[in-house]
Amino acid sequence: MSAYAALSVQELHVSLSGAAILDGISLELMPGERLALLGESGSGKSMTALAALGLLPSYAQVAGKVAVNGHDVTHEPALSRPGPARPAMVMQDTLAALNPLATIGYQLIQPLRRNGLGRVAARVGACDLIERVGLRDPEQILSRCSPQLSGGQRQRICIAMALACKAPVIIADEPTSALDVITQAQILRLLRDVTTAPGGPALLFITHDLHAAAHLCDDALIIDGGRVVEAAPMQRIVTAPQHAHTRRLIDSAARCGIACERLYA
Ligand SMILES: Nc1ncnc2c1ncn2[C@@H]1O[C@H](COP(=O)(O)OP(=O)(O)OP(=O)(O)O)[C@@H](O)[C@H]1O
Repeated sequence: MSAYAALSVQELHVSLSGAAILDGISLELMPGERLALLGESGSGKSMTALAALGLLPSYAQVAGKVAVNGHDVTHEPALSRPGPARPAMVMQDTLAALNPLATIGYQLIQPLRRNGLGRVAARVGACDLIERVGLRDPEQILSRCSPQLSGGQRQRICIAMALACKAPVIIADEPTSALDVITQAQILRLLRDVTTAPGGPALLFITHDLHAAAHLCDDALIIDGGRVVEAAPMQRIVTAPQHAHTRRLIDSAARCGIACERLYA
């Protein structure tokens, strides 16, 4: 296991056009760990993800530290980072995440070639990845373009691409919100499986869905107004929330009929 945190964020402050957006966010994820980042709309979840990915607007004022896999990348935009310091992103909108005009094969084989595999080995590797994310008939999938796949199949391909890139950490921003409940459960299980596998990436799981977070993650960070208000094991967040804001999140999930504490009963 790497001695470095897959993702370490320390006292991160981000301002945009003079407005404070993140106010001292800290988190640490070791390889294979799964952390849920929870908070209301506008609390700063996506901004935290963009900082980790190196995708903040160029005019953002940034203080604090972001390190990926031991590399200090606080002021490094995504494309100037070395490969091992690039998190992978799994988004809600898989049609936007994948190039609709290139085959899945092209998009999956490229990162494997960049990681040093020859043409044939990369194709075999792409087929292996497609099977690993639970899709059948890999050759046929390789020949298709993203609009020819279902939403669940596309999300599996996005996870396969994260694995192809050997990303140390996957940042998943509401990855299951656009899917039906059965496919949601399958994708959550897949994210659990790929992060649990030996040498698997860490996962920063950004969501409003407390139930999904409780199923998938070991720990949770609750943010409000760009600040961490509570950080604790997921079980404690659900069964004994300390902060008023966390209690509100749990209560509103309960009002929607989602009794997360049953998961830990
Ligand atoms: N480009 C921008 N310029 C100025 N403010 C921005 C910009 N993008 C986002 N914000 C503000 O930053 C704050 C945090 O936004 P962020 O997108 O991180 O929230 P979020 O928790 O991800 O919300 P949601 O769950 O709705 O996606 C919000 O107040 C938002 O209005």
